[in-house]
Amino acid sequence: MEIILKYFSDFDEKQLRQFAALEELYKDWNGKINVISRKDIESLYLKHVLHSLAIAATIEFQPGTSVIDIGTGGGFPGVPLAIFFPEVQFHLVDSIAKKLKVINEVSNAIGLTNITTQHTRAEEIKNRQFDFAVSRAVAPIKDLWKWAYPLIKRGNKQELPNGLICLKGGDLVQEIAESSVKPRMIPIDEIFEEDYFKEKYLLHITK
Ligand SMILES: C[S@@+](CC[C@H](N)C(=O)[O-])C[C@H]1O[C@@H](n2cnc3c(N)ncnc32)[C@H](O)[C@@H]1O
Repeated sequence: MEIILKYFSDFDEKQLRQFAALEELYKDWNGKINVISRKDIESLYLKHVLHSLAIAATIEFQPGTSVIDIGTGGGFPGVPLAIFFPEVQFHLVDSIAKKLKVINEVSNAIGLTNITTQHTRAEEIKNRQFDFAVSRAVAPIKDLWKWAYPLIKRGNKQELPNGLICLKGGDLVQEIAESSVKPRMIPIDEIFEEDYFKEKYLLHITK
């Protein structure tokens, strides 16, 4: 938890309680339904919570903004972002229903009211749009963009125009070349100094 406070300090009591409660809740639920690798659960705050908050360090979602998290798994980046931005509405979707159970249990336990979940493949969602899509470790950029594009409204409510923000690692040159988009790429190790973030990037693709 200290690792979060190293970079972000502007939390109220409720948010601090919510972040602090994540460790025990995820350890407990991960024992029943595996959503985080056993070895990573010990570094929950670094590898999952802080990594998710790279998005919060890059964009300040305005109150009333709507965000879909595509392939949220156990709730990353959606759950940490929902704690960080209590006035933003998050819709977390995954194609595996049992993972959403973990999210529903965790968010009920900490009193998160700005999260909804849906068991679906992203490409099957029709007639719904959001200001932003976020995603971590789900699919190649070309697929993610194909799924996210119809789900994003055109617009510009915040400093960054509406679009897809995804967290990705490794050599992305090939992946970008195979897609039709030119993302803005931010190295996360320029935001957070921990070695874990080397070769990890935040990509923003504008609609
Ligand atoms: C490697 S996990 C990452 C989970 C989470 N985003 C994280 O970073 O911890 C990828 C997740 O994407 C989900 N997924 C893959 N393709 C999907 C699709 N087309 N629509 C919705 N979810 C999808 C999988 O079920 C899985 O939970």
